[in-house]
Amino acid sequence: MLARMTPLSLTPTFSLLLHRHRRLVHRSLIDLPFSYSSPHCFSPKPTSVLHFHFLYRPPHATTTRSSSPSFTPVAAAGGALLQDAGATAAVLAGAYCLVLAFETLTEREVIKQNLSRKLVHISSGLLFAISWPIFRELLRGPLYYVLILIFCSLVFWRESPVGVITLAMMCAGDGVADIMGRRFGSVKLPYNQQKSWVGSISMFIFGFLISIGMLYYYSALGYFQLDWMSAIQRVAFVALLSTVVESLPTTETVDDNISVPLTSMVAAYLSFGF
Ligand SMILES: C/C(=C\COP(=O)(O)O)CCC[C@H](C)CCC[C@H](C)CCCC(C)C
Ligand SMILES: Nc1ccn([C@@H]2O[C@H](COP(=O)(O)OP(=O)(O)O)[C@@H](O)[C@H]2O)c(=O)n1
Repeated sequence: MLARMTPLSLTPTFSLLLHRHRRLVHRSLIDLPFSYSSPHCFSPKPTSVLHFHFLYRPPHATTTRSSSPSFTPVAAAGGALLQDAGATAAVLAGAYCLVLAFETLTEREVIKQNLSRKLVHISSGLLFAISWPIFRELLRGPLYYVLILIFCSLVFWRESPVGVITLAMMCAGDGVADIMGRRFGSVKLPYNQQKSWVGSISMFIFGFLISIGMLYYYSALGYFQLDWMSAIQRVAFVALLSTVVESLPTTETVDDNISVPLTSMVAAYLSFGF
């Protein structure tokens, strides 16, 4: 499968470039789990965005274009790769020049650190926004996934069971449903021929178990205390509701990475409170 780059796939690399600049201006960073300074952040080489091809979900085999005699999937993928690779290279080069320019100006004391930081504040986001038209497509699934991670970090940071349960359901539950369903899901759900009993049962079991594991981890660290008998029942309720929502037929506009975590969030909030 060939790579497709989107503005989203550039974000981590761009962040790394900004990190160079931010080290210089000595300002504290937002305490997100995927902060600029995280050792677990993305690859340090700008070219490594080419390795993010796992983010691309291949289109369904039946497309109208494929009926054209001059169209071959390999040629289409090659053209697409060239366009996105060119766009990626252009944005990375622009980002690198931008950060380097402000770093140099600050080092040479042409402008002050605070002004430099604000100029990067203004120009980096605008450069990113200006680049959107040169890409072909926004990968919505990964984008929603990252937005939910950010939302849970901001709203349910560590001391609420809601955030960790939501993420356990979206990441482990929904993810394992796909793997198990594709592998063993020959018996489909009566109301959705795209999904299977094995997928949905796996989602329930893994979503439930990983949620319990996460709750145990956070309670062992002292972030919250739980009455385990009641917590297990509540998590089972959240897992069941999320599994049912995940199993429903979806449309282009309703993505599992939104519907599942929103359901889990509301159910967990109603069960556990904030
Ligand atoms: C492919 C992804 C979601 C979409 O799935 P699908 O339902 O459409 O099949 C996952 C996208 C992952 C994302 C690009 C990267 C997330 C990075 C993460 C926040 C970093 C965690 C750092 C940690 C400390 C290791
Ligand atoms: N409950 C489920 C969920 C997914 N699956 C399998 O996983 C595949 C992808 O599921 P999906 O459409 O939810 O994929 P994403 O939108 O999560 O990427 C389906 O086509 C099924 O083969 C399943 O069998 N049962």
